[in-house]
Amino acid sequence: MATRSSSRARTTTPAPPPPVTRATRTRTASRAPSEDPAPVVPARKPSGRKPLEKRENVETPPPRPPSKVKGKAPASKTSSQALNVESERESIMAYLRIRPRAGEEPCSSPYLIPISDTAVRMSDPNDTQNNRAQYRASVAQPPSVYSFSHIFPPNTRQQDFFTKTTLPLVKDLLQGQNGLLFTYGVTNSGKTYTVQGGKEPGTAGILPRTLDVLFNSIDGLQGDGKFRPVRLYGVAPADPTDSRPPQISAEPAVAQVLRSLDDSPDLEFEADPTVVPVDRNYQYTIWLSYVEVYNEKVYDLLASAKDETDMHVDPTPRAGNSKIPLLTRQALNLRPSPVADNPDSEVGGKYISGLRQFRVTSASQAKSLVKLGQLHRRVFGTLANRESSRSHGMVIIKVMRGHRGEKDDPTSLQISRLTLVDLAGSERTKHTHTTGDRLKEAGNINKSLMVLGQCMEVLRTNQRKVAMSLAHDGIGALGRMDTRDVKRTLSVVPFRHSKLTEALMDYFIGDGRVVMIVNINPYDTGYDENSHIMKFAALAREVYTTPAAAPVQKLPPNFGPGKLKGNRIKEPGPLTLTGSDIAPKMIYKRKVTISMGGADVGKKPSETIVEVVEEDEDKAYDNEDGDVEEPANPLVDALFEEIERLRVLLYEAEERCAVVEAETRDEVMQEMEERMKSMERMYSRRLMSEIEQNELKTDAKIDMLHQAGLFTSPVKRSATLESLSEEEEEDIEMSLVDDDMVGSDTDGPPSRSASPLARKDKAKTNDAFKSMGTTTPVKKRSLAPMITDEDDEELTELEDDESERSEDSEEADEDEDAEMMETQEDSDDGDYEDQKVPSEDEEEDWVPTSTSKKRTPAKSKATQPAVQGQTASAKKQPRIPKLATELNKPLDRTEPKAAPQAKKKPRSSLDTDSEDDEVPVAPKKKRQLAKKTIMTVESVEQVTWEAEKINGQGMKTIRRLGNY
Ligand SMILES: Nc1ncnc2c1ncn2[C@@H]1O[C@H](COP(=O)(O)OP(=O)(O)OP(=O)(O)O)[C@@H](O)[C@H]1O
Repeated sequence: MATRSSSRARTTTPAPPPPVTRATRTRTASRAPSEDPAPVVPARKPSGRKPLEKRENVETPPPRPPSKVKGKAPASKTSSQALNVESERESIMAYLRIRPRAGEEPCSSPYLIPISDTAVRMSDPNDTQNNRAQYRASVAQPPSVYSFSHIFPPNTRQQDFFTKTTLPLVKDLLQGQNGLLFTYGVTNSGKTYTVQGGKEPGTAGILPRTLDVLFNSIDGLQGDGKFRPVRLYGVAPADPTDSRPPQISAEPAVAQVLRSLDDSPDLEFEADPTVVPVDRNYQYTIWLSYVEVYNEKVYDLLASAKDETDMHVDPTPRAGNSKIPLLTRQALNLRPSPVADNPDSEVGGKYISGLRQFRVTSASQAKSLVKLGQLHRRVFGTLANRESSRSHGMVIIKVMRGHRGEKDDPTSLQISRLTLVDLAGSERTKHTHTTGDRLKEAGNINKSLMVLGQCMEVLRTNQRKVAMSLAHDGIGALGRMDTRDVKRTLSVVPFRHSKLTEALMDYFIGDGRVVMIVNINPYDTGYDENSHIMKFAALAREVYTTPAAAPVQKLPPNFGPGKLKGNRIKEPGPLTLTGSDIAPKMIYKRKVTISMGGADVGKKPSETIVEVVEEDEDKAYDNEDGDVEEPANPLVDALFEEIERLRVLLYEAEERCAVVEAETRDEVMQEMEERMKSMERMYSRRLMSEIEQNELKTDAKIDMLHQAGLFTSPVKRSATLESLSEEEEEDIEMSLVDDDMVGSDTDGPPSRSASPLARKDKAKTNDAFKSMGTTTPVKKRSLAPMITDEDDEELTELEDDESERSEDSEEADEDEDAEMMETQEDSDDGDYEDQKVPSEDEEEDWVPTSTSKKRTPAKSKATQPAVQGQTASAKKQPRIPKLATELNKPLDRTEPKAAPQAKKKPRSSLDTDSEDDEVPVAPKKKRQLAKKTIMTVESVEQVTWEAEKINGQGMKTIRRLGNY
């Protein structure tokens, strides 16, 4: 089936026939009505016969509609002929019939609205404003506009519909031209109503009206029936049984069933009175056949149903109640039409071999035959549930006409055909959850409809290629292509892929006019199916057929004893195996429950069960039409069968895949939605917990600041806060993190803590800091990052390195050290003097920051073993007491104001140490220490210093320093 996008893509090809896209279809819509109603009279083949009567009664042929193919002037005779053929082509007529609303339809408003006589707008009923909000904009389909040859609104009368759509075909038929009309639509869209009609008076469909018009028109011109039509175009001597209408059934049981099924009203009184003018120089005979294509098999609906209940040799084992009538029927073969029947045609169609056809002499006789065919269709199950036809019904009407002056000459006869097809509705397997036999039926219906669409698409593509080649009129690469070359590029139209298309192929590739009726129920729930059908109609309107007269017999038929024989002689070759030699004939058996009576027909409702046996086609070459065919190659046939089987499997698999895909998409969407929701919940929980943690931290921070006395009074607080830089605030936050880390360290395995202080007992530290009158966390935070395990390791390494250094390098290092110290002191901005000197109680815990760091490597530099041992023991022992001891030594701290002198103080202090220990300061150690966040520590020490000052501790220290 062509998609809209594919048809759009194709329309870019500069083919001579104007490409019909959806947009152009809408534009051309207004022109269509003027083109459609005028019937086209086929080109008559010249006849040398003299007219017996004046032709006044013959309808004046209307002017041929303007050519839809605009070719250039022919360059040669061949191309001129080709262009003439091209110019006689016309597109398939597509009519839309909208069904009126019945009470049961769920939709309140139709999703299809006619916007003119030829255009209709279709919008998805699911695509409401509400839905649009739910889904992405790209998913929402815009309303589609489709155009048709004509659109019939719901209130159209059957008579008007017939006159506009079918009457031109009836006229063609009587003038020797073939025609095909088929109805296409989903189940319950009104196809059967259109073809057969309703039960109320005046609602007869196009089939009974066609029969009425035919017999009205040939009244007094009926032939004597010496000859009968065979195959597509052949002629054979008549058989006495041809004009003997079939009995309803020879078997009483079956006849009873069939008669009780006959609940259709007698519509004789409402015969269509239309008469079309015909050429009265001819005499006419009318023949009728009725076929159904069910489950990819062709069955004759006018072959009498045989009851094999009492047969001695029952071909099929009977189970259960043997009194159930057993009906059998056999599928018919489709065979290629012999070339001799239509030698002028390059392409031959296929005919249904063994199909019975009856000569009908009146409309009522023809209607009763149709009724019998309907009964057979019901009794064999394809109309058993009365709700839906599950087979394609084809009524074939043949008109054989011969010149009255040469009525005994079979070579003067011309046979034209009109086939009216009531296609089965496309079943919605997904919606109805069909299984078993119903699923198979639905699959076959959909398959044949799909193949019909594929054939249309390939035909359109091929026709465009041919038209393009004809449009080129030049030399060389751009010149006109040779016809043979063009033919080689054409694709094979897949008529063989379905029995339906195989039976109808000659209408598409031969001469004839095709009319398509699209039935639609705009209140139906199957929007998707209906939109597919609309696309199919759009595609069909781009396919061209060639209306021309059916051939007149030219060669005298080869009459055999009682039967017409073809021009070929049967020559069985070495490989002439019959089909049954390759594969045994298949027999299908099923039970059918037939409902009869009911309130609508005024009879008591009842049910009958029949057993139906369907046999495969007989592969024998000879048939009752007297046709002798070339022996088929059984291997080729078997391969084709296999291809068909695989194709059906593929189709079923694709259908299943489509269903699975749709379901998977739904599931994935739901899962995604759930995941998104759970993620949303998780993130909101996480956000809330983070907010809570932040609040707790803030509270803790405030508590600590309270403990530190920073919030004791507004004055103090402001003074303290002013002194806190932004960086310091960050440090305070970091201290909280450090707190956590220190706390967690205590739970872990014994290892070196992050700082010397961290190894200390927390309580003890707190006590010490409390006694210092400052905040524990501030001290911890300020000290913890200063000396870490890494520092220790580095220091140890450096000690080893330094011990190996030469005297010269020591001097150089000293200089460098001094420089570094100065730099450091400068960067400290004289805060070194502000370092708090611990009280005596605090001495043990107090670790001066930069001083302690500087002093440790100084010790390691001691050249005397005693000093080395001391350094080693210092590494093992907690460093703090030692450092605190050293801190107890008088520091030259006076006032913070004495910044210039204070710059030298660390040096002097170190000098003092170095004097004691005689160890120079390791420059690398200092460099390493300089990398640490001394600024932060110093700043916090400054805060501490200020806090002490505020708390009076500073005064105490100052006093003590004053004593020194
Ligand atoms: N134009 C119409 N006017 C009045 N009633 C209609 C019309 N078209 C269809 N109906 C009614 O709608 C119902 C279904 O129509 P119909 O049986 O023709 O559908 P269908 O397409 O042939 O279905 P299926 O494919 O299943 O055979 C019938 O009762 C028929 O009488």
